[in-house]
Amino acid sequence: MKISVIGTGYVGLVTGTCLAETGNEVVCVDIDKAKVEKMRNGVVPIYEPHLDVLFERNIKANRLRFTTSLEEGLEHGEIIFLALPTPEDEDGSADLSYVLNVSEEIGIKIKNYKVIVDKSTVPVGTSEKVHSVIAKNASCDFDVVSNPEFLREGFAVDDFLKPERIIIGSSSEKATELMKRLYSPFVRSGNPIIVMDEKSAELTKYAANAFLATKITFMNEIANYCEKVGADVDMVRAGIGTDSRIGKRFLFPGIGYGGSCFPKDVKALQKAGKNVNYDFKILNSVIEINSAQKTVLLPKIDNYFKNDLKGKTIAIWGLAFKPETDDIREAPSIDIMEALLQKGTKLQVFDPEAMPNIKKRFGDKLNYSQSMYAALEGADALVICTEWSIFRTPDYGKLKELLKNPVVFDGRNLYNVNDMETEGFTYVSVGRKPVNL
Ligand SMILES: NC(=O)c1ccc[n+]([C@@H]2O[C@H](COP(=O)([O-])OP(=O)(O)OC[C@H]3O[C@@H](n4cnc5c(N)ncnc54)[C@H](O)[C@@H]3O)[C@@H](O)[C@H]2O)c1
Ligand SMILES: O=c1ccn([C@@H]2O[C@H](COP(=O)(O)OP(=O)(O)O[C@H]3O[C@H](CO)[C@@H](O)[C@H](O)[C@H]3O)[C@@H](O)[C@H]2O)c(=O)[nH]1
Repeated sequence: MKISVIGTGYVGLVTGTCLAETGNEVVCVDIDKAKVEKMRNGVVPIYEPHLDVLFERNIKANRLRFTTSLEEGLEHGEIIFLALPTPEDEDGSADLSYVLNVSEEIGIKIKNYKVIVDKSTVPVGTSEKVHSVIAKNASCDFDVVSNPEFLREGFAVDDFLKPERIIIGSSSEKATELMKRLYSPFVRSGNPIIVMDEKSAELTKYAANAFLATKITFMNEIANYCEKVGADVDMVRAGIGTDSRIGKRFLFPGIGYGGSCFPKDVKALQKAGKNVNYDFKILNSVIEINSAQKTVLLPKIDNYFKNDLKGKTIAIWGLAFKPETDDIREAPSIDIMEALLQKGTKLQVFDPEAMPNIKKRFGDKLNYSQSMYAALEGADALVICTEWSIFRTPDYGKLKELLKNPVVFDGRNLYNVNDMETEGFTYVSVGRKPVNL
């Protein structure tokens, strides 16, 4: 099939590449000229595992190309995906300007029947808005479909190629059939394509993200309570996770959820509720708790240094909002580093992929280290913000040799508490007993 994808960020580029992988001819459109130039030169502009292989293969096979011209995209695709940003607006709602502006242009420029598919995360009623914005100018027939995306950064290619479900929100039989045909190669193992009305599809996306953010937040509260009463959150997690009604996933406590989705989507659903006089009390709490959780290590660090952090050097491992991505949007590391800088500390930071993005934000306020061990040299303590695999089994001897003091504040509970105690580290994590303090 001929497909166009408007917006080539984490979602658009993965969508375009994976659809090309199943034999479709895909044109990706982006307004960012430098990005398009990069992609035309065979460079993947983001870090996403396995994407480079598929990207290269499909460009070589002439199934994947890039342009800045919306006209070219509209001419090419019978299905047009919108994978545009829907960032948080000043009042917490989803900013729909990218989606609606492009929709307006589509209305002016389409010449024959198209299925316009919204893959951006948007509030209930957006499909209707997109439809009426296009209809203002369109001189031909078209359908608008809601097709929310559930991929996770770091696993985006895998999630797209093997989705647990595909959601299609559509009231057009013709469009639904085209979408089913497009997605059939991805659900051969029997996972469902669930067809519903557009509004329910739009809400399914927010409900999924809000539920997962709530699940994490609940565990963070349990972790904080564990610290008060001397229980171990890892044990509690194992205990409840084995109940299949609860499930093992998304129960990991830590320094809060970040990323380009959970924070903005939870707020957008909260705001959407307010707009119809519905107060999402549970979401109010989730937002408040998560905001505090991001800096839950700070008082512990402050206490250890007896409220005298000025002039201390702290090593930071992990800057991305989660492992296997270079994305730093709403990363808890940012909150921690800003607070530590305010207290007059020097920061030596390391992340396998996210350093260029952090550099754009912090500039020369941080010392960027070439390796995880280089970050430790002469530091008074280590703070771990992201659970990259390479941090999981460090050389404890080297840690002790390079750090001024063997002190680790672990925001992701990477290490066994007893091992750290035996190794002689002062080790403080989340929801577990601190040792050698
Ligand atoms: N990142 C994720 O993991 C993820 C997962 C599921 C859903 N979503 C949702 O998908 C949407 C896109 O998210 P993302 O993370 O891919 O965003 P992104 O910011 O990574 O990428 C958006 C892209 O759109 C381009 N763009 C902006 N205006 C444009 C225009 N007028 N014409 C063409 N291109 C334009 C930008 O240059 C950028 O390349 C959002 O609604 C998001 O909530 C994201
Ligand atoms: O047990 C857990 C799981 C995750 N997190 C944190 O939660 C955030 C989000 O993690 P994750 O969901 O893995 O990453 P995203 O790439 O943001 O993916 C989420 O957001 C996407 C955008 O909407 C959705 O498509 C995905 O289904 C949804 O998982 C990160 O800060 C994680 O550190 C925890 O603290 N504990």
